[in-house]
Amino acid sequence: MKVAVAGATGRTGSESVAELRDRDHDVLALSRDPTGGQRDIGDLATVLTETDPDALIDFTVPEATVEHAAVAAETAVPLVVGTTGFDDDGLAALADAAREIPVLRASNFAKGVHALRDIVQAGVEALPEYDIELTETHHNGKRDAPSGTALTLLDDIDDARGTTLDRTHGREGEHERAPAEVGVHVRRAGNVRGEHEVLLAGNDEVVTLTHRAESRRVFAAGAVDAAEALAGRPAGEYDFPDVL
Ligand SMILES: NC(=O)C1=CN([C@@H]2O[C@H](COP(=O)(O)OP(=O)(O)OC[C@H]3O[C@@H](n4cnc5c(N)ncnc54)[C@H](O)[C@@H]3O)[C@@H](O)[C@H]2O)C=CC1
Ligand SMILES: O=C(O)C1=N[C@H](C(=O)O)C[C@H](O)C1
Repeated sequence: MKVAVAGATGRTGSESVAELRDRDHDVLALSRDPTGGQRDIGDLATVLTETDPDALIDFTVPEATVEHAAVAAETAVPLVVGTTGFDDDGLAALADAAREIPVLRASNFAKGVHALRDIVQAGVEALPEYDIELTETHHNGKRDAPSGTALTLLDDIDDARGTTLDRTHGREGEHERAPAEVGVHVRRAGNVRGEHEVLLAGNDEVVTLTHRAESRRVFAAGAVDAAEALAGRPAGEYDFPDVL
């Protein structure tokens, strides 16, 4: 396959380029500041029209991904979105693009996180009275908080509980814990690749469910899996489990 990568010089985009090359794909590395080996993403429509890639993988920033999605839709290039931190307008823009092309968006492309999602839902269903606290930890350069994965897990927890829990972001001062709340805690430190913990506590016991990424290559591998699976699919919105 020929696969373009937006954000090719970034932490995760660069790993995606490496993973694609390891799989002997033809890689089109796109960057705002090409330094040798990348093409300028500045005129993405021309680049995608000229090169006609089988897919575009995007690990950039929400405002850029939204622009890239519109261009991918215009040029009929399937889109894999790893970027997180979208607002409702951004998600709507991706949905618009998905009317024209297949768009696969996942807050986390690590296969272990999708196993964690299943395990968390089973734990929450099995322990309906237990208190739930979620903690995510990432590197000190991460822009968005809570992480996209944390928001995904919180939605999973709501689904498993059959209600929308009140999300308490951090705690300070006097704070009685309400029964229908979930604590959300964010840590930013060092070069932590990504760790998510869901704690379930009650009945004199604690259950802790944790995923820790040891390398960004795990995200890149999942994104490339997604690009390989997306080719040839009809237009629409896809999630990573759809292609696992
Ligand atoms: N879904 C998943 O599995 C994963 C998602 N992510 C998400 O991917 C995004 C990127 O994360 P990192 O790689 O750590 O970021 P980074 O800051 O290392 O890389 C971002 C890249 O985007 C480029 N960029 C920034 N603004 C741009 C613009 N306006 N137009 C074009 N390119 C632009 C930068 O030049 C850079 O190459 C974040 O939203 C992060 O949450 C990160 C890892 C895994
Ligand atoms: O910014 C990161 O690094 C990551 N972001 C994603 C998120 O926001 O959940 C996925 C992964 O945890 C790494």
